[in-house]
Amino acid sequence: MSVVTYAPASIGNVSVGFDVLGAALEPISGEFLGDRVQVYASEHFAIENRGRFAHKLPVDPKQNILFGCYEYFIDQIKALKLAERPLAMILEKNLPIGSGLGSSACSVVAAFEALNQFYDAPFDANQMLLMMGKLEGKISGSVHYDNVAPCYLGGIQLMLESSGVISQSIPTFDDWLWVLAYPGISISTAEARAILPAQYRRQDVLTYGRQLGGFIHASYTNQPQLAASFLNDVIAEPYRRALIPGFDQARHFALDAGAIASGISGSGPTLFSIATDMEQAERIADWLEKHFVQNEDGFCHICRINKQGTQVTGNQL
Ligand SMILES: Nc1ncnc2c1ncn2[C@@H]1O[C@H](COP(=O)(O)OP(=O)(O)OP(=O)(O)O)[C@@H](O)[C@H]1O
Ligand SMILES: N[C@@H](CCO)C(=O)O
Repeated sequence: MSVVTYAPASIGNVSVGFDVLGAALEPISGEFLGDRVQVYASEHFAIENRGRFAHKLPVDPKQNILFGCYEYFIDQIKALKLAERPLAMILEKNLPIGSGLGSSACSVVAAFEALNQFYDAPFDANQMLLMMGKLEGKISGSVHYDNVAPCYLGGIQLMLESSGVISQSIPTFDDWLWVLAYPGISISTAEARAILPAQYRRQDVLTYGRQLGGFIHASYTNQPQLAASFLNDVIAEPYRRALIPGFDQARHFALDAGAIASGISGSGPTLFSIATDMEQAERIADWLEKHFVQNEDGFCHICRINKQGTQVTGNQL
């Protein structure tokens, strides 16, 4: 028995919903932008790392978040009194760590889905999300679902965390092209959270509520221009932009070139910009590639919303 899962990159916050809005993305080129995990039957437990960013993972396998997923999952299996199945795991680490693309969430989601499939799916989507949120919280210091939920379920997800519902999807604008530019440097989510104020001014709280409400309303009433006009961040971006070299210039370029919105993806340093046609998207991606990307780890991708979320892609990596 062996199973391989693929989990897509995601944008946390989407500017307007700090910790409560997240979008799953896929390059229009058809390339993979996300992690893959294989779980297979083996008498000896091991975690093997592969992929473009494998060398950035902690050397000690017990520090790999996959190990935390495995331990936690097996505890839940024992709690259900199911027989344990000896296994080993392979992580294909395709997302850069500390990129703002939901890299740890991606590994967590791909790992839990592969483990669940390996065990013939004893856990439902809600139970899975709770487990994923717990593991993601261990790394960033607080439980937030805005990467794990879109990564697992696809689409743009709104965190509800009420009446037993963690997250539900909202309508998306299918012709929006999301230009993702990762400069190649790393920002720790925990540190990017630590610099945020503990309290906010009344004026910012009112703006935040109006903008989030406005974006959700415009999404449900199919008003793309109105929706994009709300994509401004008054919670995190004013404090985090200083952590990202060239952020202001890059955002200005994207908006001048016609992007209808541009902001920090998750806790950064990735910048996302929304274009409405391919020529515009390519112009923005070209400029960012030349002026915002700082080293060979960086990249630009023109993406659309990934609707499927995490999927089983076969049984061998
Ligand atoms: N499989 C893994 N994927 C990503 N990070 C991992 C993994 N295993 C362990 N880590 C560690 O977890 C920490 C992840 O930090 P952080 O939350 O800032 O990054 P991230 O989730 O990759 O960022 P982002 O959500 O902004 O893309 C790093 O210290 C990294 O070494
Ligand atoms: N909502 C989280 C996402 C982290 O990727 C934050 O901005 O801290």
